[in-house]
This record gives sequence, C-alpha cells and structure tokens, in this order.
Amino acid sequence: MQAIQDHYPAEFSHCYGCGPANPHGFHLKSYIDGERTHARFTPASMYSGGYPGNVYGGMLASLLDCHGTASAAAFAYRAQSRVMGDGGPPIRFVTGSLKVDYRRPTPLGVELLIEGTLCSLEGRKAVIDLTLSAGGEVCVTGVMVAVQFVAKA
Ligand SMILES: CCCCCCCCCCCCCC(=O)SCCNC(=O)CCNC(=O)[C@H](O)C(C)(C)COP(=O)(O)OP(=O)(O)OC[C@H]1O[C@@H](n2cnc3c(N)ncnc32)[C@H](O)[C@@H]1OP(=O)(O)O
Repeated sequence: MQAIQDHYPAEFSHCYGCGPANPHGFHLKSYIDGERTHARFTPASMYSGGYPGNVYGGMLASLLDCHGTASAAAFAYRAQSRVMGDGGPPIRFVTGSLKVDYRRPTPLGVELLIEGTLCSLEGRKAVIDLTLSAGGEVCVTGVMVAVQFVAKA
C-alpha cells in the first residue's frame, strides 16, 4: 500500500519529516483508512527529551506536523472524489498553525501511533485533529490548520 507522501511530486518531496527524497529525514509514512489517517514511527534514542526515556517534544510536534498535512491532502482528495496519483493537479497542504498539547510523557523505544481525523474542510483550509499514542495511551494531542498550497506564478 502506497503512503500519502509517496504521491508527493518530486519537487515537493524534500520535507525533513516526511519527504521520500530527503536522505537525512524521518521518512514518515501516512495512510488513510476510512475516516481516519494513521502513521507509525519509532524515534531513535538520540531524540531523547530532557529526562531519560522520554521523547523530545520537538520530535513529537514534527510527527504531528507532517502527518497533519498529509492527512489534509488525503481528505481533500476524497472530498473531490479523486484518487492520489490520478494524474490531475496535485493537492498539497502546508501548516498554517499547529497547536500541540503534551498530555503525558511519551516513552522512547516504543512504536508511536499518530492518527488524524478531519474536523472541517472549507475552501483552502482544513482543520485536522491529531493524536499520538504509545502502547495504547494518548500522550499528545494537536489541532492543525492546514492551508492548501498554491504555487505563485
Ligand atoms: C513551502 C512550500 C511547500 C509546498 C508543498 C508542500 C508539500 C507537503 C510537504 C509536507 C509539509 C510538512 C509540514 C510543513 O512543515 S509545512 C512548512 C511550514 N509551513 C509554512 O512554511 C507555511 C508558511 N505560511 C504560508 O505559506 C502562508 O501563510 C499560508 C499558505 C499558510 C497562508 O497564506 P495564503 O496567503 O496562501 O492564504 P490566505 O491568507 O489567503 O489564507 C487562506 C485560508 O487559510 C487561513 N489561514 C492561513 N494561515 C492561517 C493560520 N496560521 N492559522 C489559521 N488559519 C490560517 C486563512 O484565514 C484563510 O481561511 P479563510 O479566511 O478562507 O477561512
């Protein structure tokens, strides 16, 4: 199954968090399944937070960031009854705003599950609710306003 990011055009595939063409990045892979999107990621031990055994908050925010924009794209394709990679003009979103709530420490060394649901989609603006869980416990929640990217002429 191809990830949402695998459909990003080559010129937009360099994102540090999720760009397939960035050799140094995280290569986050997001998928849509029904009304929800999901991605899984296990941060390496170098992404430690301030105290041992927990993940650095910036890493957690970047996982929500990349998963949120991918989710917005997937939901927008669906709303237009389109399929990613259909040869039509690509629909891509950038982060306008991202609110992150760190609800409990996120353990290092376990696979994290990042999920997204569509809250609203109007015009170029998508609002995505995000959660990040470890071992079935929600550690981080977020709300993203993603704005559809329009190339300037
Ligand atoms: C950078 C190029 C990348 C492109 C490819 C991406 C591929 C993906 C790669 C993976 C990426 C990974 C993730 C990353 O790292 S993405 C990288 C981090 N994000 C950026 O660099 C984005 C920088 N900002 C901008 O480019 C512009 O400000 C944008 C495009 C966001 C809007 O400026 P623009 O002039 O185009 O739009 P508009 O002003 O007509 O507004 C349109 C609508 O949006 C609403 N709104 C706007 N801002 C906000 C806000 N902060 N909060 C709430 N709402 C906001 C606004 O009210 C309006 O709504 P409405 O009044 O109609 O209801």
